Amino acid sequence: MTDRQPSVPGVQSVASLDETLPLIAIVGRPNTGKSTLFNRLVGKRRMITDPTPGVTRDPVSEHWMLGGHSVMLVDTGGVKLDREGLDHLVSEKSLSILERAHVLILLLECTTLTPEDEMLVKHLRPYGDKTVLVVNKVDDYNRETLVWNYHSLGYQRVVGISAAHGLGIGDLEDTLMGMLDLDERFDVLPQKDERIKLAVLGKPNTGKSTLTNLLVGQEVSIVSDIPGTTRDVVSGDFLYKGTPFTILDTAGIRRKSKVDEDVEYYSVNRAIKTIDESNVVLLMIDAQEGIADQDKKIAQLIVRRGKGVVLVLNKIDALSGIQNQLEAIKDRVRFLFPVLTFAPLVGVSALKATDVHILLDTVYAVWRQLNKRVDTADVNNALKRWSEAYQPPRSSSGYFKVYYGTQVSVAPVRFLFFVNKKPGFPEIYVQFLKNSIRRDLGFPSIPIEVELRERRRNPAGMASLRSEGEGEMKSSVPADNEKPRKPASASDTRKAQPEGGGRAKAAPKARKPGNKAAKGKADERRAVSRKQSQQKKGRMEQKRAKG
Ligand SMILES: Nc1nc2c(ncn2[C@@H]2O[C@H](COP(=O)(O)OP(=O)(O)OP(=O)(O)O)[C@@H](O)[C@H]2O)c(=O)[nH]1
Ligand SMILES: Nc1nc2c(ncn2[C@@H]2O[C@H](COP(=O)(O)OP(=O)(O)OP(=O)(O)O)[C@@H](O)[C@H]2O)c(=O)[nH]1
Repeated sequence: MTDRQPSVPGVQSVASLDETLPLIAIVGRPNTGKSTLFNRLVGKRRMITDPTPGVTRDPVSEHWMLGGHSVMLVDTGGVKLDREGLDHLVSEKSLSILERAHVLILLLECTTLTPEDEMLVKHLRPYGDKTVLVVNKVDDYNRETLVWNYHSLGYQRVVGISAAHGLGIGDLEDTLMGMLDLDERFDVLPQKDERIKLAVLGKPNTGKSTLTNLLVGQEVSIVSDIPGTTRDVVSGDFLYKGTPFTILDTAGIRRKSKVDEDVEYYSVNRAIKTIDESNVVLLMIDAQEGIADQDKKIAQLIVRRGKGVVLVLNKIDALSGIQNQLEAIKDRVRFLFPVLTFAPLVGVSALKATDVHILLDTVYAVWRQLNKRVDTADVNNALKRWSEAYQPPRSSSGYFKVYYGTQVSVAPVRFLFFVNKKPGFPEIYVQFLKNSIRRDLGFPSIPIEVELRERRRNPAGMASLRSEGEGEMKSSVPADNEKPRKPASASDTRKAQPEGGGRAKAAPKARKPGNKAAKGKADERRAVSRKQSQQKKGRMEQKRAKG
């Protein structure tokens, strides 16, 4: 347990989700074009609640994608000046926005600078560092020179635009991105109201509470020394590089007895619940103690549920020759827990906040993989390569075949493969598919689930897969009891059967009842061709007789 303040680069503590996005506020006296600029930026018309110029409006806000990053844009609307004094110039709501905004767009008109504007400029002086002065209504070249007059107001950033005609908007966006340091933020954020949920599991005293408190910036986790104490999972929120995280700490939940060292050290049910509520699990290991056998149980629970897992080797500050030890522990993990070979391992010191940002970058990368989708066409192109490189082993009843694959879910990442025979399908080949998916399709660090489904004669699922353009895969896979062969040639592909399975065989089609019309036509065609060849034969005989 520690009372140190957060000192992980990129980590911010948060009180509510509203605070998670960068906030840009447009401020200006009435009629400068705030609504026009707001609509231009967010790309839609919004309702103007009071069309009378100068009437105080409530602030309006919208999500806006700025250079691929989600930000919040606010038209303060409510900044109204009167001549009485500066203190009551701004409504309460607007004042709080001015305080909270990461960037202020102070909007003026290029043609007129009124005393009201000057008062506003003076009032916003304390926010100078986060303000960009935007001079609006620069509709043509002649008006561009007017912008220079505004440099005398002392702002470091001055941009001329025409909100009505969309001029200078690119320059404004570049300026805003620079001011917000957006390149330091993650590109893809969880959906609105969604967070990356981290569960921290591990033996007592590995430092789970220390890490949780470090990230959340306050003591949310209390270590209880009372034997037999079982507490609920505690949680806290924080932001890392602009992305909201929730951390669930299971500290102390499995300490049934401090006296008995052998007692099972976690409540499996509680652990399962916490794992289920999370996207990524941190499995904490005390670097001085190494891995405990029981970590294996929890690892299996995590993998079985398709969650991301990062192994955290804590207390590296207490190690000497860290790198060597990290490598030794990695080797040991791979040896003892083959189920976790894909899981990243990060060494940190929760106490000293060392390399915790690397841990969070790793968590984010794992989360991205958990939410990644691969096109069915890409799966099947890869499957073609894999089956060329390594065919499923033969069994007594013939060769196993994999026809098609498709990704059926994210988080957990699950793939479905259609095979000719499911019973006895070699586990080693399923493992091969999992490893190949990880290696070639961009999921190097997460568990992959593979489901096999036996192909029926005309399964609806197959039809829909084929309609997505995967018809080619079928010709690369050998038919039942057929020897493995080279990849299909173009002519093989043309011969492919509609069933989508093995190579086309010229097997006669079973005649179906109700096919009489087709049969009649075929008979007719045969009769015509017989007649034609008889006529030809006759003509030949006549020629010969003449000759
Ligand atoms: N010529 C020109 N007119 C503009 C431009 N941008 C806005 N306007 C006009 O300026 C007037 C005021 O625009 P609004 O966007 O309603 O201004 P506002 O600051 O939201 O005004 P309030 O709602 O009173 O606070 C409208 O008639 C707009 O058409 C511009 O770039 N060029
Ligand atoms: N040297 C060192 N000590 C640490 C580090 N992290 C935690 N500790 C110490 O390890 C002890 C246990 O830390 P906690 O955070 O309470 O561990 P926990 O896993 O939450 O423990 P339980 O609540 O019992 O499950 C405390 O004395 C911490 O100060 C670290 O990075 N380095």
